[in-house]
Amino acid sequence: MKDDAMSTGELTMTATQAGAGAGGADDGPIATARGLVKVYGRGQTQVRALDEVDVDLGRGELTAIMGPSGSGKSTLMHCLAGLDKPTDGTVVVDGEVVSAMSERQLTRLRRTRIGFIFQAFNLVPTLTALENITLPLDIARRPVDRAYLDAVVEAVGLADRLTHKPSELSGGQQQRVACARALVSRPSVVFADEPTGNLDSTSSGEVLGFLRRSVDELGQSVVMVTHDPAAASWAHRVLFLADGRLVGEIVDPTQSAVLDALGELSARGAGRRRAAAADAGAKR
Ligand SMILES: Nc1ncnc2c1ncn2[C@@H]1O[C@H](COP(=O)(O)OP(=O)(O)OP(=O)(O)O)[C@@H](O)[C@H]1O
Repeated sequence: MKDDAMSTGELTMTATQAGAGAGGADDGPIATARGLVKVYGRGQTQVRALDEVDVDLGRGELTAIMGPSGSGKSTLMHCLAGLDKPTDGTVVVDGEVVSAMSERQLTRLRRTRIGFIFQAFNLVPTLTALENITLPLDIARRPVDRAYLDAVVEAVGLADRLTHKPSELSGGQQQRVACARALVSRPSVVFADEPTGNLDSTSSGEVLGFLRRSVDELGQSVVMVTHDPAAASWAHRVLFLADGRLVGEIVDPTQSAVLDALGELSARGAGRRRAAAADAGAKR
């Protein structure tokens, strides 16, 4: 564990830094962004949500994305996952150039190559836990790999809850069903947006433990946006965004190292806002 591993200043991460996953030809990062720009709106209301982001996300790693509110975390994840189109730059997921895809290709990519976990569990209330887990495969008319399903159900600790409806499960159990659903189709990468945002600390630990095991034991690659330093400490690597730029990372994070890094970012932001206010005052 490294308490002092926060790299400050602008970063350009390389494939060798990030690619700690499986061996052979699949040794490269699971997802990369180069020169990623996302601009919302125009004129005076224009927001540059992502400002030339270069990043490699490790294959077979759990990566957390953190940063102050409005720093561009969700925008980055949505652009990486093909949910949003970048204004400029390139996104590649598992060898496929996502940023060049048509809407139809993006729909296919999201259905077949990417798993999603959201803060709201988004389970179908009328289906059992098992039916919810296999739903993406059923919709895609793909066969269920029984052995892998069993491995996922075992890892998520839901074997005795499979016939229950979501309303008969705790929040943590529901989110574990959502995790199993994201994993059962063996996606190239799972994107999780605040997966523990609605959970108490015990349930959060169960979900994060599962996400980490899905990486360590099932070889999955997971990218998670979180505000919670405790959640981020489960990751192999934490990336920090500020004002749409990647400004630092911690490898093998501890909760206290993440807290320190967030404190530093917040102090930097306050300093910048003071300087901008003084600048604006001087011009008046
Ligand atoms: N659809 C949109 N239209 C206009 N501006 C947007 C849109 N989505 C995001 N933004 C703006 O882009 C910037 C980055 O937003 P984003 O949601 O990516 O930040 P975030 O770091 O995920 O924030 P939070 O932690 O509060 O969820 C913010 O200034 C936000 O207001």
